Amino acid sequence: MMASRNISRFWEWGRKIICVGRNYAEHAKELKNAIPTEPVLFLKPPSAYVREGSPILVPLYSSNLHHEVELGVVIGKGGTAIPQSAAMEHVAGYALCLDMTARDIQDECKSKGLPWTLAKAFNTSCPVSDFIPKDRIPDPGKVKLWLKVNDQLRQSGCTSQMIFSVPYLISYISEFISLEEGDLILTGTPKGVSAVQEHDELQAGIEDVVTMNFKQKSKRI
Ligand SMILES: O=C([O-])CC(=O)C(=O)O
Ligand SMILES: [Mg+2]
Repeated sequence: MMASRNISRFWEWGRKIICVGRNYAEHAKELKNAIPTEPVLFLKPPSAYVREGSPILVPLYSSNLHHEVELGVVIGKGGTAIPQSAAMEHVAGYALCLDMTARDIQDECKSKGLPWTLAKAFNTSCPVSDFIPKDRIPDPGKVKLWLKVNDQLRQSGCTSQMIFSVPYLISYISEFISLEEGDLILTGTPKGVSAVQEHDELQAGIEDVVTMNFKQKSKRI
């Protein structure tokens, strides 16, 4: 008999990961992108998840792998065309996430007008923290995120800087892509993205809530 599913292990459910790009003006600027007037969306498959204790792998085809620390929103109740006013009823909780990005491949895809799949969706491109129950974060618009590489602070930001809020994103996404229980929304990264090398140690946190540690492994995908 199948064990009952537990939302606190949502990464095992095989549900989709919907990512929002360029949701912080300062990050859009650092990569010389225009400030979006609508959310920029892309997807990662569930095979992108990796948990603490397992390494983040470096794709063989990339020589410029970047970290992007992001707040993840775990969907607890599915829906289509969810109004903003009801959006928070669909949230089960949160997770701290990294949107690992092969920046050189993304740049190439951008210049050719091609999709970002191999830049964003490879195995281990979505390191994820323990599940954070909804009541641990009373306001997803006031979450302080940080990321260090080898003990040096690289990213520090607050979700108050997001262009599109969590309720807006849930409403916007669900108009076109129905949300299901166990889905994860990555809400975009603040400024400070930069390259990581093999053997680097990544530490990230949500102030007063969670921290997580990952290592880059020399074994390439
Ligand atoms: O690759 C990018 O810059 C888009 C993105 O994921 C983000 O802004 O978080
Ligand atoms: Mg991102």
